[in-house]
Amino acid sequence: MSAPGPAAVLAPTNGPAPAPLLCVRDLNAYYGQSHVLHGVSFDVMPGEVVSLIGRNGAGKSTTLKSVMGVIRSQGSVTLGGENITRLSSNAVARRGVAWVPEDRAILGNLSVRENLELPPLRPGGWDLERAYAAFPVLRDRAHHPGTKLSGGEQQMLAMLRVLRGAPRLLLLDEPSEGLAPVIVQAIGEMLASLKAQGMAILLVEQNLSFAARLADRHYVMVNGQLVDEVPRAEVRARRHELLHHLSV
Ligand SMILES: Nc1ncnc2c1ncn2[C@@H]1O[C@H](COP(=O)(O)OP(=O)(O)OP(=O)(O)O)[C@@H](O)[C@H]1O
Repeated sequence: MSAPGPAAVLAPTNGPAPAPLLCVRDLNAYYGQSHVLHGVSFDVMPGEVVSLIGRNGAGKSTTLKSVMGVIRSQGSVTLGGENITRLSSNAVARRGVAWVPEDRAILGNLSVRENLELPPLRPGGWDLERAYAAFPVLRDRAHHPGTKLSGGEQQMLAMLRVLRGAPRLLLLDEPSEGLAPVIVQAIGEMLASLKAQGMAILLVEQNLSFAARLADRHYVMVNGQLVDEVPRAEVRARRHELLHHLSV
C-alpha cells in the first residue's frame, strides 16, 4: 500500500467520528413466505433527517415497522449503541423512538384533545399549549371527534401526539400523502423547525420535493433493497434519476 498523501497527513484529528443514533444492519423481513426486505442497512446520525424514498410496495413501511419492533425481522437494529432488535414496540417507544404510521392511527371516537393527551407527557415533551401553538387549528377543533378531522388535521394530531413523549428519533410514514399543498407546506415547516431543534427523523416518502426540502440524505429503496444513497447536495443534479425510482 502506498504512503498516505499530503491531505491525509495534514487532516485534522478531531477525535472519533460521531456514532450513529440509529444503526440498521442487514434487515430481512418476511410476511409469511414472502421475503420483502433483503439485507437493508443504513444509519441515522444524531440530529439528522434521512429519507427512504421508493415506489409503493418497495418495503419502506416495513423498514419502519422493523425498527419499531411492530414486526419481527432478521438483522440488527441499535439505538444509541443499544441493541433493540428483539424489543417489543412498547420498549422501543420507551427508549425514545416515536412512529407515526401511514394511517395516522387517530382514535376516531376520542376528541382531538383526548387523542393528544393519550400518551404520557414526558420531561421535555410537548404539552397541550405547545401543541396548539404549533397547529392552532387543532385548538379550534379540540372537542371534535377524530372521525371529523381532515387528513391534514389528522396528520398534525398524529405528529403532535408522539411529541408528548419527547422522542429522540421520529419515524414518519408518508406524512405528506394525500394532503393539499398548503397543508403539506405547513407540515414541512413544522418538521423543519423540529430539525432545527436537533430532532433526528427517518422519513418515508414518495414526494421527492417534500423529502428534498428536509432530508440531509436520501436512501432509494427498490424491491426491498437500498440501491442508492444520495446526499442533499446531489439531489438537484440527480432529480430525474430519483423521480424515475418513484414513478409507477
Ligand atoms: N401485512 C402484510 N402482509 C403481507 N404482505 C404485506 C403486508 N404489508 C406489506 N406487504 C407487502 O410487502 C411489500 C412491502 O410493503 P411496504 O408497505 O413495506 O411498502 P412501502 O414501500 O411502504 O409501500 P406503500 O407506500 O405501498 O406502503 C409489498 O409487496 C406489500 O404488498
